[in-house]
Amino acid sequence: MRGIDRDELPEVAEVTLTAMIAPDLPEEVGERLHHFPEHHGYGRILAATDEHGAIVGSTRSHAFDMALPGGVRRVAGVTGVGVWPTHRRQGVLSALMRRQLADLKADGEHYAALWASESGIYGRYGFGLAVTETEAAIDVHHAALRADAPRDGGLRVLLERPGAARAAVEEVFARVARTQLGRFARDRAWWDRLLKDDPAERGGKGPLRVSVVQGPDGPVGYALHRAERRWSVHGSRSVLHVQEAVALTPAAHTALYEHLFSFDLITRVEFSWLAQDDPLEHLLVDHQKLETTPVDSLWIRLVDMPAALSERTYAAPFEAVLGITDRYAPWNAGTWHVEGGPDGARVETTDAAPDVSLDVSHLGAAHLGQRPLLGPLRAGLVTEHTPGAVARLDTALFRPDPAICGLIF
Ligand SMILES: CC(=O)SCCNC(=O)CCNC(=O)[C@H](O)C(C)(C)COP(=O)(O)OP(=O)(O)OC[C@H]1O[C@@H](n2cnc3c(N)ncnc32)[C@H](O)[C@@H]1OP(=O)(O)O
Repeated sequence: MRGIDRDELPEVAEVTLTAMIAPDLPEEVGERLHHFPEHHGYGRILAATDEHGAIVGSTRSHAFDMALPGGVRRVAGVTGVGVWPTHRRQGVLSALMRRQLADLKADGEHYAALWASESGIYGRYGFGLAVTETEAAIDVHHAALRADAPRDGGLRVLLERPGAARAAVEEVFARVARTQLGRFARDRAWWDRLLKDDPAERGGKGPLRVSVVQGPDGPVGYALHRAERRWSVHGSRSVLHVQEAVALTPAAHTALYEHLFSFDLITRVEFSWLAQDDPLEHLLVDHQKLETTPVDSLWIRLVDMPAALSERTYAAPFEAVLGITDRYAPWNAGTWHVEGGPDGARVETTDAAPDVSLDVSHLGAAHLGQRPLLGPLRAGLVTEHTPGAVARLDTALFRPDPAICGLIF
């Protein structure tokens, strides 16, 4: 396991692109290959080599500022995980994960997060599925919003190209990135990447457009979308694919959605990522017509469990002794006394008998307050020694606002 230098990136990409069944060779990806490392450095990329020195596996991480319960925190966004097909199931990924977690701990990082290609991989490494988002679609003929939806005549919607809308989009997003759990702040490199609209990456859809909701004092919402032209003998069946819809006020939500449902020739609007509490469902006259599918989003890993628990805030005061197992970050394993409340928690090792025994992955899953420990308790994966202890923990961990990341990294 070792770091890489700039010249080795194509060799790493040969492994990761092949692993992810990508349609391109590294040399065909061009400048995109180096985009994030050039902005953020090559230091967070790890490679595994075989006995001949060939790179056979890799992992890397972004350094994010992510909104978590308790505030915006540094989070390692793990990505680019892949192992060369002939070297699989020989422990390469396990070795990479062990090393990556140790590096993150040494660098003082408390959390890691990722989007998983398969849900069977990361639990063993101490990650837990923490966020579920919603994929949604609606036939525009059933997309009328309620008569009492808040409408503000002072708002207008502009339809623009990404370049023209960029300042407004960045301004609006910066507001939600600080407050909406699971969002991470996007720097220049992220916006360059997201708004680039490379024709090679449109996947058969049209160019990226941005709808911006303007209020008297500036932008209050936006949506990033692409139209996909589809014709049949019965006329247009074209689809508007909404990659992201963000609004800062109820009236901005109404204006944005009514606009997205108003394009002639578009018969269906599909949303890639909505938070589970997105206002759309409430605004529709006939919400049953909104086809929704829950989709796995962020997996969270408490890299430094005591630090992560102590800087989280809780919905209610609680006290518990937790018996933690952690195969890949052994510094977290042991018995911990946790006493917390709305201002944070004190976390100390103890010799007391645990109230609850659990793997660190379950704490990661519960950390954003969306997936209670009651689920793994009922499945027999978490053990409760003191009756009611898990319910008290769940009450303390609860968050009323479901998280959304909204962007696969
Ligand atoms: C955040 C991201 O980047 S997500 C992208 C992840 N990458 C991919 O999906 C690309 C395709 N897959 C791969 O490249 C590889 O199969 C990897 C990276 C998933 C696994 O690499 P390997 O080196 O084979 O894993 P390794 O040998 O260390 O396996 C460790 C354990 O995980 C298990 N495992 C590995 N891959 C999978 C899988 N896809 N599904 C379920 N279990 C798996 C192994 O059986 C083994 O189990 P054990 O600990 O009980 O013995």
